[in-house]
Amino acid sequence: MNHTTNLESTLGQGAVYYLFGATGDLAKRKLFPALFSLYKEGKLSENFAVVGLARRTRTNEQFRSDVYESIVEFCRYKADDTELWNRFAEHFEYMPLDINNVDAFRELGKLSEQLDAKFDIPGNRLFYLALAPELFGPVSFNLRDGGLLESAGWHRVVIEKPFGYDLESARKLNDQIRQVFREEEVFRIDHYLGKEMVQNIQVIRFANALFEPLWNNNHIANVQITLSETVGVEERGGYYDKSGALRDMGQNHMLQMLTMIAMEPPSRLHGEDIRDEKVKVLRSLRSYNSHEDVRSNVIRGQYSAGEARGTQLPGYREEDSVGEGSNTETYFAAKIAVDNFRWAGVPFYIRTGKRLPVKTTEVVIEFKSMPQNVLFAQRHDLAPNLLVIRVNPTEGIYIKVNAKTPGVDNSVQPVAMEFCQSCQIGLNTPEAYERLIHDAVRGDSTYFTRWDEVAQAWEFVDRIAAAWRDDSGDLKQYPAGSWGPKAAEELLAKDGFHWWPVNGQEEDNVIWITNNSK
Ligand SMILES: NC(=O)C1=CN([C@@H]2O[C@H](COP(=O)(O)OP(=O)(O)OC[C@H]3O[C@@H](n4cnc5c(N)ncnc54)[C@H](OP(=O)(O)O)[C@@H]3O)[C@@H](O)[C@H]2O)C=CC1
Ligand SMILES: O=C1O[C@H](COP(=O)(O)O)[C@@H](O)[C@H](O)[C@H]1O
Repeated sequence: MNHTTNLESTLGQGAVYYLFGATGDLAKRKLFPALFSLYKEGKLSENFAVVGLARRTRTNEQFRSDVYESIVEFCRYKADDTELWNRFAEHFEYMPLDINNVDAFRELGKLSEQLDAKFDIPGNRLFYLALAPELFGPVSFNLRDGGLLESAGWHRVVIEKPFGYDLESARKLNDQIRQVFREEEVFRIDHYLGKEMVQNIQVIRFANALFEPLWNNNHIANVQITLSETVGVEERGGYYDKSGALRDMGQNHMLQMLTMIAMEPPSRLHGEDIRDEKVKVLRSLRSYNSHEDVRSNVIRGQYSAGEARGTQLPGYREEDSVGEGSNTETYFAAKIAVDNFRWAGVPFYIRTGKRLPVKTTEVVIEFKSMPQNVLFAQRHDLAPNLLVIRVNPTEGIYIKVNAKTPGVDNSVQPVAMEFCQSCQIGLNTPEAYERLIHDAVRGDSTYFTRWDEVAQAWEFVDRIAAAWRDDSGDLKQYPAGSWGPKAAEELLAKDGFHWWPVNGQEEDNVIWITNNSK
């Protein structure tokens, strides 16, 4: 049997999904809608049950009504088909449970047996931990001690981020989880890996003769990854103030995207082969070896009061649950070197921030310029070719080339040729959580992070965090609604580059050829 058939047949057998943290924000906004979408698309068989778990008392009816409301509000499909909704809802149960009470887990074991019998499930169990990280260890121990791992089928645990606060805490967390689950049973979520265009990076790279031969330091001048957000910290000030942009976005989403761009072609498209290649990239990242090194290569900022789209916005330090004199960064930009033969000499610039002017995630591959002293370059200021991968919210790619301006004066103009995937496919693109839950049930961990990746990423990030901890003098304020500290522009200017405009701020002189009819 081949790999795919194996995975699909696992899916067909069904499973019980245990949603720890079922009364929380993530369950409401992402997990219930993802399950409904999978059901509507026929990707869950009828052999499944979902048990919602949290301390709060809810009846099954109340819980189902919570799920219904979440789907109506957040799902790309609406629960407007009564028959479908009723069938779906029958699979949902709620049980009040405190993670620290092992007896409650024994009760859960009894409920699980009833559900296995009712839905003809062969003991497969998926434990989704939508919980604060300090509960990951206790819940794992009680799943084991409460007998939940003794059923006949497979057992898998899906773990939300943040996976630790630094390498040391991540290691402790991992040790606890691994006392109970084997590595192949642990699915560490990085929802960026579930995004359509992040997964598409491999296809763009490895399925195009146009790009693959050029994907190296002979042809690429630099790579830029931008993950900008317009939102502030919203209701998550308590969490964010301890985390900051570096841990919240840098250690996970940004480094993961960097590995997808920089990795060598895997020998096979199997999860382990892909993750082997990704971890090699993380090992090749040049560590900052002094505080001075961090200062010259990493810029951090914090938003102050400002204005966006006519609305006055408070500064970070005025947000709920944020310390008055907090030095937590809400923005960072870094220049990263990947020290291997493919990438030596090619800077990777990454930046992320809250309260920036647009919400967008984009990867720009800037190709080396044409020789400046021959042919057209003698008479024209030729722009470099770009390949831009738009991840979010617009999904698609464009390439920017130089072409003759139509007419008689022989001038040259940049032309951007865009395939806007989301304009064409629109809302039908599955949400990241939908894909990732689907993959976890199929036992496919390709788009989940393996422990060695997580550890390596923490090792890189910890050096930055250590420099920042010892000296906050370089924290720059930037007005909410602006593009962050000026120093982030200078970071590229020193190397003769600049940040390319991202979604919504395209340059005037470019001719667009696009399938986006808007
Ligand atoms: N919300 C989001 O958008 C994102 C969240 N995450 C991560 O997902 C996880 C959950 O986040 P979120 O849903 O926002 O958090 P919430 O605070 O909204 O929910 C936490 C959940 O945990 C339950 N809980 C807390 N203590 C216990 C306990 N002792 N026993 C049983 N249940 C308990 C709470 O229910 P009750 O009080 O009823 O017990 C609640 O259902 C976190 O690790 C977070 O970092 C990651 C990315 C995005
Ligand atoms: O993990 C996180 O991601 C979100 C951004 O995700 P996106 O899919 O909306 O781009 C970010 O707002 C949040 O702070 C962070 O924890």
